[in-house]
Amino acid sequence: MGARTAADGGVEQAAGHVKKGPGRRGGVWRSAPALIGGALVLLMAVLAVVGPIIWGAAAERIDAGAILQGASAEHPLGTDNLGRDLLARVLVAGRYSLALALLATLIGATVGIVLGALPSVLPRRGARLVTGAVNALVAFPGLLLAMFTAVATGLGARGAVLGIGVAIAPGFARLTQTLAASVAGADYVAAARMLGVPRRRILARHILPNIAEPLILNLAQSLGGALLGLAGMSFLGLGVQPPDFDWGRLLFDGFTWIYVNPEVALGPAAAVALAGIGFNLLGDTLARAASRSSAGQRDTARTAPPERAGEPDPDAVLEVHDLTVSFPGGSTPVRGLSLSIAPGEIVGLVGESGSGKSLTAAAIGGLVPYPGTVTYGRLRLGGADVATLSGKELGTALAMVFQDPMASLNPALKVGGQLAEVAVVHQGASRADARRRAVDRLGHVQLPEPAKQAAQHPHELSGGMRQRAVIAMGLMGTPRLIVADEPTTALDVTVQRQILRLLREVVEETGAALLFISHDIAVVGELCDRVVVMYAGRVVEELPADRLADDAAHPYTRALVASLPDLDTDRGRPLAGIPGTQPAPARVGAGCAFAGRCPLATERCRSERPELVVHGLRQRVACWEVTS
Ligand SMILES: Nc1ncnc2c1ncn2[C@@H]1O[C@H](COP(=O)(O)OP(=O)(O)OP(=O)(O)O)[C@@H](O)[C@H]1O
Repeated sequence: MGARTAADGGVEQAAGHVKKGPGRRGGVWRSAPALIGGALVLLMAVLAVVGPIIWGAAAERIDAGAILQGASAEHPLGTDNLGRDLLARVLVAGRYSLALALLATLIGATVGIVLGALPSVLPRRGARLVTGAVNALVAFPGLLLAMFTAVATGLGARGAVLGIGVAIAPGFARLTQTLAASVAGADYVAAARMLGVPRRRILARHILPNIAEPLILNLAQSLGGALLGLAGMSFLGLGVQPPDFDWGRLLFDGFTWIYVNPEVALGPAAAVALAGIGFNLLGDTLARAASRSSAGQRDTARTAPPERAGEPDPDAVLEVHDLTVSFPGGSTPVRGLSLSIAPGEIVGLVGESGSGKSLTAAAIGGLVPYPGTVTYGRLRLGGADVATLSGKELGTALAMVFQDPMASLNPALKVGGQLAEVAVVHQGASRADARRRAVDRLGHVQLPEPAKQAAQHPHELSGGMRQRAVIAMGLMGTPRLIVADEPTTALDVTVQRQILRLLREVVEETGAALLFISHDIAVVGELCDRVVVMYAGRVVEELPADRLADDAAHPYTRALVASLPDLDTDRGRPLAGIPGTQPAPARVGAGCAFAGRCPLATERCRSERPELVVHGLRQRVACWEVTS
């Protein structure tokens, strides 16, 4: 997870999603550019199908008595040097022009995607070579590249199509490289690499499916460019050759007589312009619709009607019921998670890496990255459905503190300025008041000489000071809930202790609740009032933190507790570990996800999933062996 605070752009982003309703998404397709683009492309498609059938004969009919005539009722766009009707020829040329553009786009896209994907599968040296070549090609003017290729491969339609394909390819390659690089950083790709999955398979299964959508969108936009490029090539005499003709060729033929009969150039020029505009408008609309729908996937979840399973708890600060986060390809890292936190309560969410803790936090803050989908029965902050909260309300009520404080702060801005911005944006405070509050908040988190630190850039502060500044940023509002996702992992042990103490003090002073996410059960046991244990996307146990050592009931919780050293631990022996690994989010079966590693597992555990049920006082457990 990237590190950011709810007070910064992350919340603005989340807020944007809340505001965009399904009605507005439909609006993209009802906008004037979408309607015009759609109508033009539809017209071109119909023309391509019926044009040659209806006007084919008229376009070829030679009339020695009507050579080079101007516009008339019989020939609205005039005639050419063989007396052929130019309007008919323009209408017939649509099919050839569009077919060539489609072919050139497909060639460009295929070559570009292969070039863009190669660095992901090649050894480092080869990858560098391909990337360098793509960079050089991107810097080269497209039309020149097309002309060189066309001349080298032979004049005519084939050369022009190859030329335009080659000119389009570097753009696709660059886009593929950029998209692949962003996906390559995802945890699931890292996990696949660590498991030794071959590079080609990672590319085909993990990378390409996740970048397909923007590539397809680029395809639609490139079609308009290819059409214009091909017309340009034919106009220069490098493209389609007689007796074939496309719109560019008609322009080329008409150009000689343009000073005598200007209308001879009008028809093909208008056709090229209208088709180009149509494809570009449609491509833009598709891109806008896709970006809305990616936000909308989260909207859908956020606006889902509350499922009335169990009554809402009016006293809870945070209520999560049946939260699910999934990604395309059948990966569901969070599965039906329920959790509630009372005011002033510190709840620890613990579990080993990959159990879905960070995604749970991200879902609460509306920060699940695209293309993740979040659904829930209930997700309420301070009694209100988060979907109904404005960006300002969410940013004020929720503070998020992430692992890396450096990534939460903009390195180019002074610390005080960043904090002040939160008050200006969220509370409408004046600059002077916001700065005063920023210094006050920095003092509140015990940053020495807060006025001086406010004037520093983040890199001038130590790691611990930066994390204090991030917590102070969360306190610029009046948070009812602080979500801290591994806030001390990047800090040394002494500073860790200070930050944990600070978080507890902040909770005591402000009455805010704290959801503290960690894989360290020792820290959680020490800091928290209650512990929620996650395994493979589900809560498997919930119990008071002070009962962890004695009352932990789920075999997984017990194994986590047993792995902690205590005073009696024999230091000469390795720490007790939990054999095996957690199943990947896409591979969780029907039964208990822990069954494969559980010493107590029975056939029932492997086939039937135990629900989280009340067990003893203030404890809930999901385990057949414990509860039946
Ligand atoms: N953007 C994403 N796309 C697809 N899968 C993802 C994405 N982000 C996380 N996951 C997968 O979801 C699972 C849970 O991830 P999450 O980051 O919530 O785990 P975690 O419990 O916080 O682990 P850690 O302690 O290592 O941060 C992991 O298997 C991860 O690979």
